[in-house]
Amino acid sequence: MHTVEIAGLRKVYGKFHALKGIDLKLEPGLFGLLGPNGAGKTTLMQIVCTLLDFDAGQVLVHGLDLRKEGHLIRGLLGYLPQHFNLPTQFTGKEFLHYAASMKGLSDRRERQQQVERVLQEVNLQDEANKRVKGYSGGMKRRLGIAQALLGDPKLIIVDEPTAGLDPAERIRFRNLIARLSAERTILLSTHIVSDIEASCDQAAVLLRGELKFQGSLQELAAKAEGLVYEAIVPANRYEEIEKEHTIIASRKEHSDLILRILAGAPPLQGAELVKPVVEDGYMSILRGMEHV
Ligand SMILES: Nc1ncnc2c1ncn2[C@@H]1O[C@H](COP(=O)(O)OP(=O)(O)OP(=O)(O)O)[C@@H](O)[C@H]1O
Repeated sequence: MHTVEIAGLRKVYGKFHALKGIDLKLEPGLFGLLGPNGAGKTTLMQIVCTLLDFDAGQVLVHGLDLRKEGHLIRGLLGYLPQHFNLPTQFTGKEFLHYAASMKGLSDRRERQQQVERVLQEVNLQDEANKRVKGYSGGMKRRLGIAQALLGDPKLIIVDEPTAGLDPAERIRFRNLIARLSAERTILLSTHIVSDIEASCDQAAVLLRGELKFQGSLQELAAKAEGLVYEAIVPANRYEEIEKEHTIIASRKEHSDLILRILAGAPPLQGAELVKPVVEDGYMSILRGMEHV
């Protein structure tokens, strides 16, 4: 059975169609939901978390119908929203006890065990008795994940969790998510391909309320097969080339630039076709140039 099955999901805000008929199936492991700002990722996640109503379609979580059995579904999932405000005067442990009570863990001993377990899972034991206001961005995110893990949910939903983290914290957070996804389904939204690249089993690309892709990362990369060129050009030509072509990446080499360009035909003299990576596939979809 799929952890989540979404069929024909539509959401309208006033006259604005935020989700235009989404079909999506999630299996255990890490599922990366990619999409630029405004694509509809948060809307989709809030619906699956039972926090937002929808206009048409069906959502099943562990076989339960979200419309009829939302109250049961709530007990099966953990959610880390994009903007997660922590009470900064609390210590990490106090906050988790509070969050556990809110989740209905009324038995003191059980609550204690759960809090200790999730602190260990996110590796915050040594900081547990410090006030949250002294935590780094990465520690706050890990505490956010810890509260999502309370009750041992088999589905965890995390919305843009690496925004604002420094590179070291970002890597640490990615490793944590990869480890946790070994035993559960994690749905993670991001607009940064590298957030999911190392450990993602399946991915989808959402663009302006439409699902443009669902499959493995290899399949995502293949969307740009035959469309990615590399060219070596003098650094001062960048702006002129950028006006005419989609530059995906550039790196400097002495006084030259090595440009990675998305194009249907050789964009410059001497440009060589190269094997696409996941980022290329994602970019080709955003630009509407992908293989169908
Ligand atoms: N309550 C609302 N009322 C009206 N429009 C909304 C509302 N919430 C979201 N939208 C619009 O719906 C679209 C999708 O928003 P959503 O937050 O789901 O996208 P997103 O992919 O999560 O983007 P971001 O990464 O910027 O959060 C956006 O154009 C947004 O402006």
